[in-house]
Amino acid sequence: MMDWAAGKDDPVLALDNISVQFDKRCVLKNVNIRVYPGEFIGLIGSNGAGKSTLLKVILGLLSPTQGTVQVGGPADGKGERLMGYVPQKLFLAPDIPLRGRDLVALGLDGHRWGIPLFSKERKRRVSEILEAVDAARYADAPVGQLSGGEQQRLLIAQALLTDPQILLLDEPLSNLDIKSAYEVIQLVSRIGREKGIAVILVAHDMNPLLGVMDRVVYLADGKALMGQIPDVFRSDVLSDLYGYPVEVLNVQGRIMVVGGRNFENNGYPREAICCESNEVL
Ligand SMILES: Nc1ncnc2c1ncn2[C@@H]1O[C@H](COP(=O)(O)OP(=O)(O)OP(=O)(O)O)[C@@H](O)[C@H]1O
Repeated sequence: MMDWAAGKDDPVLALDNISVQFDKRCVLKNVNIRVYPGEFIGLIGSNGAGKSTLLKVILGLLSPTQGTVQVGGPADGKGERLMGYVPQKLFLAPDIPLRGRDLVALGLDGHRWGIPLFSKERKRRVSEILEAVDAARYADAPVGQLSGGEQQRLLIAQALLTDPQILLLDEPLSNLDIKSAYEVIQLVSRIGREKGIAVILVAHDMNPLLGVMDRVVYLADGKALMGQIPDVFRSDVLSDLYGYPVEVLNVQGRIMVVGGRNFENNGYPREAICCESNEVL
């Protein structure tokens, strides 16, 4: 794991005082996050904690009610081109006339209509990235007939095609079995470190990420805590974040947060005033 605290590098992503309010409800409250090149960040939180909302803000798809987002350093205003995004789910009909390599190539010009044109250079880049994610052997199969894990690798390849500085993955493990989830985590971690790409991976359960995460961003009730795992996953720290007692248990190497939901409000985060700031540990 990298020594992020030593961080000589400038952050590739800086979120300052981000708040998001829908109607009267504050979903994110004064969130501050710095992400450095090559870091692996787990973005963890229960249902409705605000993970997708935070991703949308980072991607520039949602304007925060307050705060600023800076991607790629102060002088580099290229925004979304510096980010690769792997969506939560891919719904593909089994008979869709798209091969694995066509899906990957959409990463280059998916914003244009139609199947991408294949120049020599494009073909080379697509083949190279297919090798990097170990998906070359099924690159010519119809994507709709591939397994969830195989489709996930193709989506990761697609997101990596433009050499992003940041790779954002929205719950990439939710539809995978344990072995496929492990392989996807190892793959993303290896590529992130080799290429110096900062990875932000959204998950409900951080246990599969314990061996690879440099830092965690833990969201609860719209507030965020960012730090290394032993600093964040402490009963006193998380009780403070939730505003009521929760226990952090270590059960045979798995970390569990018990009692960290507000069930009195149907499981939704409590309403709160956008005035609290998150702590970067
Ligand atoms: N456009 C919107 N208008 C109103 N409320 C919204 C909107 N988008 C999200 N919300 C609410 O904000 C809260 C956070 O939603 P978000 O999707 O970010 O949570 P999440 O942590 O990604 O949840 P999950 O793990 O279930 O996907 C939810 O209560 C959701 O209903």
